[in-house]
Amino acid sequence: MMCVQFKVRKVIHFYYKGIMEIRSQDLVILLGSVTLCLYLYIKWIYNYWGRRNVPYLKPRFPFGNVEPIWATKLGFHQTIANIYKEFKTKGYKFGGAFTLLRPAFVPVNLDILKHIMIKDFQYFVDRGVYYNEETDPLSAHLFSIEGDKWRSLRTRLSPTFTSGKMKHMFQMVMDCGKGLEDEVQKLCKNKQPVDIKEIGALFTTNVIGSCAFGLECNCFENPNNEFRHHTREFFKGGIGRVTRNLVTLTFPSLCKKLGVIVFPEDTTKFYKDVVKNIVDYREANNVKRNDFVQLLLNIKNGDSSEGNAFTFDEIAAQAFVFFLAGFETSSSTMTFAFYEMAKDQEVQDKVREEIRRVVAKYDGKITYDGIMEMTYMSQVFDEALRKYPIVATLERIATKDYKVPDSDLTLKKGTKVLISLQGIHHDPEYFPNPEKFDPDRFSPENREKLHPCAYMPFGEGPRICIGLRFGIMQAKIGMAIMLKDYKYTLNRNNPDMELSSKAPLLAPKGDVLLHIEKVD
Ligand code: HEM
Repeated sequence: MMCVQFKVRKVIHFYYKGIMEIRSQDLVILLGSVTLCLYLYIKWIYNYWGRRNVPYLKPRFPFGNVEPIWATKLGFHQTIANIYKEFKTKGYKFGGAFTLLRPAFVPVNLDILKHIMIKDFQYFVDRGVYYNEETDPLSAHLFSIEGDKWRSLRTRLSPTFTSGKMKHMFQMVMDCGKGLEDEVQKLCKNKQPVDIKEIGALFTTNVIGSCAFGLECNCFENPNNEFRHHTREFFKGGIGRVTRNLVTLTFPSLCKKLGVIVFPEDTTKFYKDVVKNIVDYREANNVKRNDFVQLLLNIKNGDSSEGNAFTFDEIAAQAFVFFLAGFETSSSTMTFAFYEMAKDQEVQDKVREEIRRVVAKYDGKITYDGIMEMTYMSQVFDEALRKYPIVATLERIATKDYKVPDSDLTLKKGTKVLISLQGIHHDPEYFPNPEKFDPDRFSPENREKLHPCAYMPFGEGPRICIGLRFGIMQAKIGMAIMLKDYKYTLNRNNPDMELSSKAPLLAPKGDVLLHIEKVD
C-alpha cells in the first residue's frame, strides 16, 4: 500500500513539475513575444517620419522628443523651440518630432507656415486640443471646439471685439484702473516692492470680470477672492499639469473615450454657478448690457440669425474661456514688459515721456484716442510679446490629407502640427541678437519688412486670437496707469527672472518683484 501511495505521489510530482516547467517556459515565450511585438511596434512608430523621408530627431521611448515629466527643466515651449532651431540650423524647411508616441510635424519655412495658417486654412481648421463636452463641459470652449461648430460660434462672437466695441469698453477698463492706481500708490508710499505679476493679474481679473460679465471682482480689496483663486490654481502648473497636458496632447481620442477631466470639479462648479446667477438675474429682471454675456444670452435664446441656440453648458464654457484666455495672457505680457523696462531705464523713460506728452494733450486724462497714439509703448508691448510669446507653441491638426507646398510630402489626416513661436521669435534670421530687448524692431519701417509669419504672438489666419484688440487695450491702459508717475527698478534681492518649465503658458517662475519710486 505504502509503495502504491509513494508511486502515485511520484507521478503527481512528475506531472506537476512538468506542468510548471511548461507554464514557466510558455510564460517566458509569451512575455518575450509581447515584448518583441511592443518593441517592433514602438520602433515602427518611431520610424514614422523616416518612412516618409522627413528629417526627424531621434526619439526616446516613452517620451519621444520631449523631456521626461519628472525631470522637465526646459519646459514644452523651449523643447519645441530647440527642435525648430535644430531643423533650421540644418537648413530643413520642416521636420518631424514625437510627443510621447505621437508624430508631430514642425514647420520651419515661413512660406509653408503661411500656407498652413492662412492660405490653406481649410486643411487646418482645428487645433486638435482635447475637450469633452460630456464629462468636462467647461473644456468645450471656442479655443478647443472644432469644425462647423467653431466656425459658427466664431462668426457670432466676433462682433464683441470690433474697434467700436473696444471704444465702448474703454471706460469700463479705466474704471478698473482706479483700483490699480490706488494699489501702486499704496505700495510706493509704504516702500514695498511691487509683485508685478500678481498686481497685473488682479487688474486684468477685475477688467475681464467687469467687461465680460458685468461683475465687480474687487481683487485689490480681496486678492484671494474666488475668481482669482480659481484662475491662479488653473495656471499654477506643476508635474500633474505637465503630465495631463502631455497625455491629452498625445492621446486626445483615448482621453475622450476615458472621459478625462481637465478642469477641477470645484472650478467647473464655481464658474457654472457664476454664469447661471448672471443669466437668471438678467432674464428675471430683463436687464440687457452691452457685454459678452449678453451676446451669449442672445445666442442661447436663439435671437441670433445664424446657427442653433446654445445649451447652458455651452454658454458657461465660452464665458469661462474669456476669463482664462483674457487675464493671464495680458497680465503676463505686462509682467515681461515691466521686467525688461526695469532692466533698461532708457526704454522706460521714453515710454513715460510719451505717456505724459499724450496725456497732457488730452487735458491730463488717459483717453482711448490717447492710448492709440502711444506708439512707442506699442513697440515695447510688441517686443515683450516677441521675446516672450505667451502662447509659445501654436497647434493645428490636418483635418484632411495635405500636400505640403514645394515638397513631396503629404501630411496624413490627423497629423499634429506644432508651430514654435518661441523658436521663430528667437530666430536670428528674423530678429538679430534675439535675446536683446529692442523695441525699435517694431518701428513702422522695421515692422513693414517682417514676413507676416515671423511675428505672430496672437496666432494668424482665421483662428487668430479673438480677443487681440481687447488684450492690447487692457495691457496698455495698465501700463499707462502704472508708468505715468512711477519708476520701476530691479529689486536687488530678486534681480533675475527665470521662466517656468511647468506652467501651461509662458510665465515667470516665481514672483517678479520690482522696486518702485515716484517721479515728479
Ligand atoms: C496679450 C494678450 C493675448 C495674447 C498674447 C493671446 C494669444 C492668443 C493666441 C496665440 C491664440 C491662438 C491663435 C492661433 O492658434 O492662431 C489665442 C486664441 C484665443 N484667444 Fe487670445 N491672447 C490674448 C488675449 C486674449 C483675450 C483678452 C481674450 C478674450 C477676452 C482672448 C481669447 C482668445 C480665444 C477665445 C482664443 C481662441 C480663438 C479661436 O480659436 O477662434 N485672448 N490667443
